[in-house]
Amino acid sequence: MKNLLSAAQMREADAYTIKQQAIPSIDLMERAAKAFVQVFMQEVTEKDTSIAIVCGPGNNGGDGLAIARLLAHEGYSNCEVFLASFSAKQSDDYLINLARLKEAKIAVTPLDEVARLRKSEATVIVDAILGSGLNKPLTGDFLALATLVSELNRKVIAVDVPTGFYAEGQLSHYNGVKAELAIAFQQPKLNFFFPESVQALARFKVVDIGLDQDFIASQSSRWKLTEPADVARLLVPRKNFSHKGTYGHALLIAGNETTMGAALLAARASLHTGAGLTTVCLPQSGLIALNTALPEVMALPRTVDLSIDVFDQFNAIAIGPGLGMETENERLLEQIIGLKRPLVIDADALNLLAKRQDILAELAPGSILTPHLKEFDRLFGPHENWWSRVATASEEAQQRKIVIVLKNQYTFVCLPDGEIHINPTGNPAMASGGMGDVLTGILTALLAQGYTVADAAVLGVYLHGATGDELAKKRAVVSASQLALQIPKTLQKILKEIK
Ligand SMILES: NC(=O)C1=CN([C@@H]2O[C@H](COP(=O)(O)OP(=O)(O)OC[C@H]3O[C@@H](n4cnc5c(N)ncnc54)[C@H](OP(=O)(O)O)[C@@H]3O)[C@@H](O)[C@H]2O)[C@@H](O)CC1
Ligand SMILES: Nc1ncnc2c1ncn2[C@@H]1O[C@H](COP(=O)(O)OP(=O)(O)O)[C@@H](O)[C@H]1O
Repeated sequence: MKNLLSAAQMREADAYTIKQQAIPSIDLMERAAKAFVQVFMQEVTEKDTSIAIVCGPGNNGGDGLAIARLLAHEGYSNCEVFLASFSAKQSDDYLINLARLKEAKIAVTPLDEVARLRKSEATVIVDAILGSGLNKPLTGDFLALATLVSELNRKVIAVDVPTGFYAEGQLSHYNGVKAELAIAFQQPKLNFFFPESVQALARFKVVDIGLDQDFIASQSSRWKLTEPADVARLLVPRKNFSHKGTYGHALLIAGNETTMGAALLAARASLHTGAGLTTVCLPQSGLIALNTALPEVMALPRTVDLSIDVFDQFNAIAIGPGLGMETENERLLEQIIGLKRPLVIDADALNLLAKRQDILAELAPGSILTPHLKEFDRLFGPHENWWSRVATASEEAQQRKIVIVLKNQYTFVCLPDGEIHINPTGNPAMASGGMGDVLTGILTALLAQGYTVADAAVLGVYLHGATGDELAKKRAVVSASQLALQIPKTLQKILKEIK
């Protein structure tokens, strides 16, 4: 898994690499500019595209100047370079690259007035005004320029980060450049994974600029990005001579009169994620649907005289999808939490816990909560932004010794040891009802098979998103049923990669 570093740690990685590899900073800048240009050429394929490269006074601007020279070298014949030289202080590497540009006889236009940019007919703007050196809010000429770049409504490609975008920390009242794409150096910025980043960029790509990997891995950071190699390492292939008993028995306490589908979806996901046996504890009225739709799955009718002793036989228990908020379900939840066993808690079970904080306090360590934004805020109070929501999730996970899977496009898996694993898979085609029920089924099946709680959470969330990504290659909308059916193919794909 990738150790995601803060901007300050990245500066240290930068300095360490310069020293360790005996590479001057100007050469590192050249590497960064070359890596940017490689991706830029895939994005802007027509060499006669009219391009404006707007460069600030620091190293981000220095990158911009190097990019202008390299684009000219690649045959991009219609580039204009604008210098946003509002500040007297220019970085050394900026000045070297300015001299190199002049040597290459490429003209530059100082933006003594921001409005000069308005006359440019460029269809693509490269934003190299300010990068990760941003250390105060945009004001004055920088703000006017950032506003103009966004208002011109061209395709904006930002170098490293859009001007005005903080790599980490709360993203409130964003007033910087709105980019279509940010081509970031070495690692994605933490804030790319937060929904508020939508104000600043539509998408991002990351290019490797060869910073010292060992140094990056050795830095202490609670932020991790799950990578395909992690999943391949975690996933255990099925064994010779194994049988259904080898892969555990998953129980899903789910479904109600009008939300029986949630139980079926979770059960379908558990079945296809490989639980040896799956049982659904559902109202009697759901039996025909279950037996018809999923003949492999067993039923435990949820009647008033259901004895709590029966739960002993299951290796993993989830409660919540489509459960309903009735008093008898609240009572059942209380009884199950009273067993002091780790549980997967989703949907209505989370909503019941929101009003019964006394039972929430009794939740066994090693449990997994899977809230979406609203469920999370009902449980732990309202949050004004995602940065503070994730901070609360991590604190709660540590204090309660549980895992909190805070769901979104990029789901945050908060572990009891304080690590926060960001999941990179998943896409908007998956934004439809029942998707969370499928995730609950996946997690429960992995726990039943013996994965540790942390591994099940990281692996399950990744699998869910990766399956959605595969399906989204051929369809604009992915349904929860389709996703559940497709899980074995994702598993197979990962297992093939291990061989
Ligand atoms: N390893 C890497 O990641 C590599 C990074 N590289 C590149 O370096 C970039 C970072 O460059 P950088 O440190 O020179 O800062 P940059 O963003 O150009 O800003 C310049 C100066 O502006 C100032 N300033 C700040 N906020 C301001 C504001 N609101 N309004 C006005 N001024 C403001 C502030 O100076 P101050 O005012 O504090 O003196 C700041 O120092 C990075 O994004 C990437 O493109 C690659 O070349 C190589 C490898
Ligand atoms: N835009 C998106 N990108 C990636 N994943 C998404 C997106 N929208 C929803 N999902 C995923 O789908 C699931 C939705 O969960 P939830 O809201 O609980 O669904 P439901 O209650 O309908 O079952 C989460 O795992 C979430 O990460």
